[in-house]
Amino acid sequence: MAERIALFATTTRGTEDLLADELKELGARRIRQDRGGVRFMASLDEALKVCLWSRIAMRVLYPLGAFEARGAQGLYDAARGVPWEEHLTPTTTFAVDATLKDSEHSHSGFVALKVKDAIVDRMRDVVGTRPDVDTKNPDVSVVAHLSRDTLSLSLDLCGEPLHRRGYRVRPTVAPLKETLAAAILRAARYTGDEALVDPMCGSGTLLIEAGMMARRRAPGLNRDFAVERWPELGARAKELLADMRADARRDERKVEVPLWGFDKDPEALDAAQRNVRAARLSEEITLAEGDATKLPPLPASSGLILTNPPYGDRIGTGGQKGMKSFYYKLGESLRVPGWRVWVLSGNPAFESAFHARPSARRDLMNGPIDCTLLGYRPSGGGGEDSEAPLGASHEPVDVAPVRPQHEGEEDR
Ligand SMILES: C[S@@+](CC[C@H](N)C(=O)[O-])C[C@H]1O[C@@H](n2cnc3c(N)ncnc32)[C@H](O)[C@@H]1O
Repeated sequence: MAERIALFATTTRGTEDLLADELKELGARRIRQDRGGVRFMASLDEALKVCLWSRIAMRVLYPLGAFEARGAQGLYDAARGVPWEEHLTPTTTFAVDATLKDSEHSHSGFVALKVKDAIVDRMRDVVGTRPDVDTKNPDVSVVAHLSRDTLSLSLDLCGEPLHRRGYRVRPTVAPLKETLAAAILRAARYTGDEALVDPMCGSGTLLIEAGMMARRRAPGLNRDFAVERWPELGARAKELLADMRADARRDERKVEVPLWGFDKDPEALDAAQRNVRAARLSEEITLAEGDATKLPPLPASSGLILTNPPYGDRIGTGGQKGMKSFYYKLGESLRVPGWRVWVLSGNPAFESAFHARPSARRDLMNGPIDCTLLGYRPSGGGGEDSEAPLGASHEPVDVAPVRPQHEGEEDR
């Protein structure tokens, strides 16, 4: 790998600017936002730092090139033209992960198979033996993306996507991806130095990500990365990462702020408790059964209430009518003087029912669901102007109660 290489880190759509900021902090250069990711240049140790420390990136890819690939034969020929012998040996295992966009082929599995055949045939011709495929834990993960007739091929430095931090031992009905939770915290300007309450915490993702930020813990500390098994770079990468992990462990710090979570579902709470324990944050995070529409007194005079309420379609709550009434009650409960409120909502009814105007707004994708992240300034006396508008969002407006919507009232 050359001194400084071109890489592409992927992220959830709508969070590219947040990832770009984070990458800048991690030492990346020549950062360029793209759809669904960020291009940047980094040396090997900078790239490894991104793998270990990025909270937002899903994958870190080393692009090998983009090639014209018409039809099944074109696909095979394009993939066969790549010098795979520079990246694989007969004893390295590999796997191909493929995605498609506007393609004549209907199955990503077909694309993966063609690329895999091309790699095997080329290795047999050039090296004399073929490497084995291991779909579970390959040494080298090849990422293929076919958009119309263009095949992009990359190697994934991470292997398992970076949202796999290793703490999710028990999922719930609609958990946030760990990387998306971290992006939301960053959008809300959470730094780990402020009290945080998630009144509908589900499996605890927002709290755990906040806890890791507050401890200054590297999100990738308890996992390994595929690049450590790459034939040429693996030994050097392992050595560099061993030092980075030791430094990260040494530099963790005590959490000085309360992190509280509630959920009304005992099963969700049980999942959160198990995940929090797996993340070694039981001392830092307090969980209790509770109803978000009847919040108890909060543990500080100011802080951040951050939550991801049910959208209605994934968690049954009595249809749209019931949801509006629920959001209205939530709006009353979460307006705690001195506390700013940020909500990720996938239900457009949320904003009108919440009866306060947001000072910040961002559209983003939560998996396949179009969501909006809304930020509200603190209500009451402590109303410091802490929320500036986000990225491409609109001008800030003051939080002012708007006409409350009553149960069953339709949007006009
Ligand atoms: C979309 S999920 C939150 C997922 C969570 N962010 C995670 O990553 O796992 C919404 C959660 O709200 C909880 N919930 C619904 N109504 C509630 C209420 N009135 N009070 C407290 N929790 C509630 C549900 O039990 C569910 O766990």
